[in-house]
Amino acid sequence: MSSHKIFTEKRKAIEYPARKCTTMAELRDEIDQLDRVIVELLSVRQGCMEQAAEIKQDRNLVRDEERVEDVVAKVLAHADKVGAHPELVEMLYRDMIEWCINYEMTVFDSARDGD
Ligand SMILES: C=C(O[C@@H]1C=C(C(=O)O)C=C[C@H]1O)C(=O)O
Repeated sequence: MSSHKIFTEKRKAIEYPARKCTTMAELRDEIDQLDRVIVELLSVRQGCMEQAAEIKQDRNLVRDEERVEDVVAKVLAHADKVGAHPELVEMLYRDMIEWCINYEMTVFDSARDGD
């Protein structure tokens, strides 16, 4: 995994709220830039799952329901603070965490294959 910093192609910082656009082409360019940053952040989060699979020494610890609820509660509190819709955030997070748990399980098993 290569180490890198996240940046946008056309500017250093992401504008918040999004730049006001007057055409769909401009707006889609804005959305495309945000998507690239989101995907990079997902990649960083995915890397954390690889570390978790290494740190955890018991397969039963891969799924930690208490931590799942803690993550969801924290992101919902943050969503409320910044004006993100709670339904969007909760749905995406629950789906993403489920994917992450399965991924972590796969990494956990493949790292210990044949043990
Ligand atoms: C990374 C962890 O493993 C799993 C993945 C989580 C996540 O995607 O945030 C949360 C809980 C765990 O079941 C963890 O335990 O923190």
